[in-house]
Amino acid sequence: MNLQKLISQIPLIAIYGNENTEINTIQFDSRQVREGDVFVATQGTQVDGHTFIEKAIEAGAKAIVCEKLPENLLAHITYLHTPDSAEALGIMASNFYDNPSRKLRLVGVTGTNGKTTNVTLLYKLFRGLGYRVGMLSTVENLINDKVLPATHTTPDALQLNALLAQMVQESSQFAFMEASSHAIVQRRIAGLHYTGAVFTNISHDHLDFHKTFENYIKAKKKLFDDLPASAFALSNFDDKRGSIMLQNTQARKYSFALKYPADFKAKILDNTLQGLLMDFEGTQVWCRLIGEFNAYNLLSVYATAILLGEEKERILPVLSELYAAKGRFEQITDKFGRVGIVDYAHTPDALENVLKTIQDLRKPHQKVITIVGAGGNRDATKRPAMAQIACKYSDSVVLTSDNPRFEDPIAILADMQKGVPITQRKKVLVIENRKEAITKACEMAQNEDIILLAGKGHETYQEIQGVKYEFDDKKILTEMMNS
Ligand SMILES: CC(=O)N[C@H]1[C@@H](OP(=O)(O)OP(=O)(O)OC[C@H]2O[C@@H](n3ccc(=O)[nH]c3=O)[C@H](O)[C@@H]2O)O[C@H](CO)[C@@H](O)[C@@H]1O[C@H](C)C(=O)N[C@@H](C)C(=O)N[C@H](CCC(=O)O)C(=O)O
Ligand SMILES: Nc1ncnc2c1ncn2[C@@H]1O[C@H](COP(=O)(O)OP(=O)(O)OP(=O)(O)O)[C@@H](O)[C@H]1O
Ligand SMILES: N[C@H](CCC[C@H](N)C(=O)O)C(=O)O
Ligand SMILES: [Mg+2]
Repeated sequence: MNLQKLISQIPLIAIYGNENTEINTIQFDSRQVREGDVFVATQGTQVDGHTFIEKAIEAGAKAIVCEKLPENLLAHITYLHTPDSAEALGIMASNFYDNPSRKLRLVGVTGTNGKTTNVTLLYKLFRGLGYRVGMLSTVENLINDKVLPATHTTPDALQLNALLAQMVQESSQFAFMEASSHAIVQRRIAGLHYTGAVFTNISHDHLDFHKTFENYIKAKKKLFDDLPASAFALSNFDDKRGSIMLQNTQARKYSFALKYPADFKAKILDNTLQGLLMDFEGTQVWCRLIGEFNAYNLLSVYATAILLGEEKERILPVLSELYAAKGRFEQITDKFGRVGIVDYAHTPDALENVLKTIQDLRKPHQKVITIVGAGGNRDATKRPAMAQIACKYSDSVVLTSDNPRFEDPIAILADMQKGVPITQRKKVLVIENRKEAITKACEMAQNEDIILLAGKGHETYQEIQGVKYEFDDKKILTEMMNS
């Protein structure tokens, strides 16, 4: 591809060397560079990509995109000096794949919780309505029912645009993607053309990366700030920060809410462990998802479909048939009538929502046993908060490991225990090994009791010291409940 075409629209300070040259492909990792590539040096969280410019040239890079120019510029190399390499990378990735997001109706969903649920429901809804559709999510990427594995909630700019290009090639009309706050800040999504964006909610998470809650809010807001005037911006107005998201956008602004006034409203008529009976603007619909938090997800999905031009009469029958995404409030029952629930609640807010739902919907004699951990090398402030919430809404709690990564699992558990009120200590067990923790909870559970296994949802591994060991919460809980 011609370099001049590739760099169209990127922020530039200056160009040194020949920009009218053919390049092979784009790389942001020097270890992947081959003859004729352009290497984009970005400031990372671990290392500064600029320190690998020389290595990239040795490996054959003929052009370099960077924020800091090397001292000695080589005559046969083209240097593109940019104020923002990550932004440049996103735009170049989009150009490289011929701007696939412009050939799709692309909707981005952001928020602390509910992104995967929203994009999964949107994907299934639009498939059910007869369209060809793509989806990018934490659980998996899908193109017209073909499953492609996902490594991130939002892939890096090159993979992201390659996937969108594949969707275009396979004649998809719609694409629904999660926009994580990391991806927004790291500009993985720069250069994308959105038809619409959705805000689900915001609560404490990822402060290891964003440092302050204000920065985290700003990260989510940037998705809306950057929308074109042709797009729609849909926000949850029951969330305290819902209106902030829409403050500076040029897009058409819409709100949804169950409680406050909003453009799209719905009511919960009945809330049970089998599903929700909801009223969408005068029409009653039975839905298979559980809990008030899912009523929000169903409402935002409904509103998004309307904003994409679908009719209520076509949307609601399909919506009513949909199940939750993998590992989101998945229920298992055994011969004793005990209920196991596997859920991906890995933030204090999500855990509180799920446990409140269980408390509201359980029968008085059903005890609640919660098994929960907190991830290593992730926001440590959520650890005591999650333990405290688990205690508040459960009869017994088993604290255990959830992807300790490079941290000491015992130290993570000690952080969690700091959140256990003295008066509640008696109901808490600490069992580091997750399988043993599940076994113990199953031993404790009496007839019809409820076991909530939180935090890992669809994940099929336990990540310890950089190694992902096979571990499937649903499989193990099912085995233990039936043994
Ligand atoms: C913290 C974070 O987001 N890290 C992501 C980031 O890596 P980084 O900034 O740490 O990279 P780095 O190691 O410092 O390297 C900087 C640059 O030098 C380059 N390099 C490095 C070494 C070398 O020899 N040569 C070289 O050129 C690297 O390729 C990189 O371009 O950019 C990488 C490439 O895109 C990502 O793979 C990586 O995701 C890591 C693995 C990760 O775990 N990310 C999580 C936290 C994440 O992104 N999660 C969100 C979801 C969060 C949510 O729940 O909302 C997601 O979207 O998945
Ligand atoms: N609208 C919501 N409000 C609050 N909590 C929710 C909502 N939807 C889902 N949850 C809770 O959050 C958990 C994660 O849901 P989901 O996977 O849809 O979120 P996510 O935003 O994609 O998470 P991630 O940031 O890890 O990608 C669920 O298992 C449930 O406990
Ligand atoms: N996308 C989230 C997922 C967390 C899931 C939980 N199981 C953990 O490992 O902390 C993250 O990467 O922070
Ligand atoms: Mg997700």
